[in-house]
Amino acid sequence: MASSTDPVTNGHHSSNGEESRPAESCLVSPPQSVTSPVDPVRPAKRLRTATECVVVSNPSDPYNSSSVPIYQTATFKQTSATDMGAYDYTRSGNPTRSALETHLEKIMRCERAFATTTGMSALDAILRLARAGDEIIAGDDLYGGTNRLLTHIKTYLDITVHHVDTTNLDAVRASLNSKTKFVLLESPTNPLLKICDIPAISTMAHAACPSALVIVDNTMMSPLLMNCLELGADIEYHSGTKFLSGHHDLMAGVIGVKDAEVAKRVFFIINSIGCGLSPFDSFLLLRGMKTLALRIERQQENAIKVANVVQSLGFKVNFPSLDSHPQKKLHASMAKGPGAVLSFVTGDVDKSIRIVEACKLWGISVSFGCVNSLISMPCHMSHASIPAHIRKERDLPDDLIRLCVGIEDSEDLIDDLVAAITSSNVSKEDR
Ligand SMILES: Cc1ncc(COP(=O)(O)O)c(C=O)c1O
Ligand SMILES: N[C@@H](CCSC[C@H](N)C(=O)O)C(=O)O
Repeated sequence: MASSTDPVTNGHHSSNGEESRPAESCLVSPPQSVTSPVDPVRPAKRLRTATECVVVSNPSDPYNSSSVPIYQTATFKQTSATDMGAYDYTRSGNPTRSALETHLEKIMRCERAFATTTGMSALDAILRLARAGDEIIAGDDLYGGTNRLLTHIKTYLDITVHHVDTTNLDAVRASLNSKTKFVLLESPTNPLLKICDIPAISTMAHAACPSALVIVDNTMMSPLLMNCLELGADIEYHSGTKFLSGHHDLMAGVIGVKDAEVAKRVFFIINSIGCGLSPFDSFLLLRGMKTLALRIERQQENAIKVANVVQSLGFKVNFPSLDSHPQKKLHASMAKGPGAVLSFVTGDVDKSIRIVEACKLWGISVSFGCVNSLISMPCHMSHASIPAHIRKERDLPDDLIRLCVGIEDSEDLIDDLVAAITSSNVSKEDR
């Protein structure tokens, strides 16, 4: 068992919580277990991500359980007063969460992965790597909650945040300097589905400031469609509430880190603030991820059909598989598909409201990535926390409708949407 006096080499954490890698403990497969002799279930060759999602390694389970058990415990008994063992307290580490994190490391192909309570707490933990005087470059089209957290940081901490059009390399270049700590990207962006050149921005950022970290919110793509670390980013994170879990029955965040030293600091922060994912939610997320490939395949196929139909009705549709998308080629060079979220404008806020409210199958709801199809108006819902004048400055249209496509039969989805669009041509008074 690990000794608390030698935490870095043996144990999962010291009393000041500096290191987290558990030694060979129950449920935690050793790194690179693909080739490990201790895990006879796993073949030696590198597997494709869709296969990795299903193969959850659990080599040390005493009963060979097929699914990872839920260690629903806050504390772990120690064998002595001075030896913490692999786990002592669930905030610092828990075997169910470790199994999930080990699984995520394979899927995200990163040095270390962490699971947190929400996507926002994942971003919060990452942003705490910054210190007073640092600068952050972020997009001007980004999730409303991300904008809110960045606004808090720039208002109350001595950290400068530049919101720029991250699809424009010159705009990013102009903001880079020796104080740049993070370049924070979404690609595709939420909700306008704009695309950033992750490799070019990573190269530029590292050249301008070698200690700068490029962070990508990869929630829209999931690790199945895009690997941001392989594209040059340093940290990739997700709202696990979305595609990764897929059923809107849990909240989670996921962080994948490229560099071991940065990962140590991220673990320190997660342990210090206590935002690690609970054992039960870790179990649910592990279960949801097994069907990630199937879900994405079907959701994306449906989304492509829906995008084509909405465009054929004369609307301006934002979706990176469409020929009309200005960065279609760039997106295809980075990702394996367009995903399952699209947005379109109608030219009239009231008409948009009528469409949304006339849908019967598409649920009016925030969030995306769920097996059920959802429809929303970002300016009134997910992005309502961005002040109206800033939304206007950033060209976020009030009449924008966002569609998050699920796994239903595409014909039912299209029938429902087309009926809602047709009925929207009649104003409420004339009905
Ligand atoms: C792109 C994106 N990133 C991060 C988040 C935050 O995730 P969570 O709601 O799990 O905190 C959301 C939505 O909430 C999102 O849409
Ligand atoms: N009231 C919430 C809204 C959450 S939006 C969830 C999701 N990211 C989306 O884009 O739909 C808030 O203010 O955070």
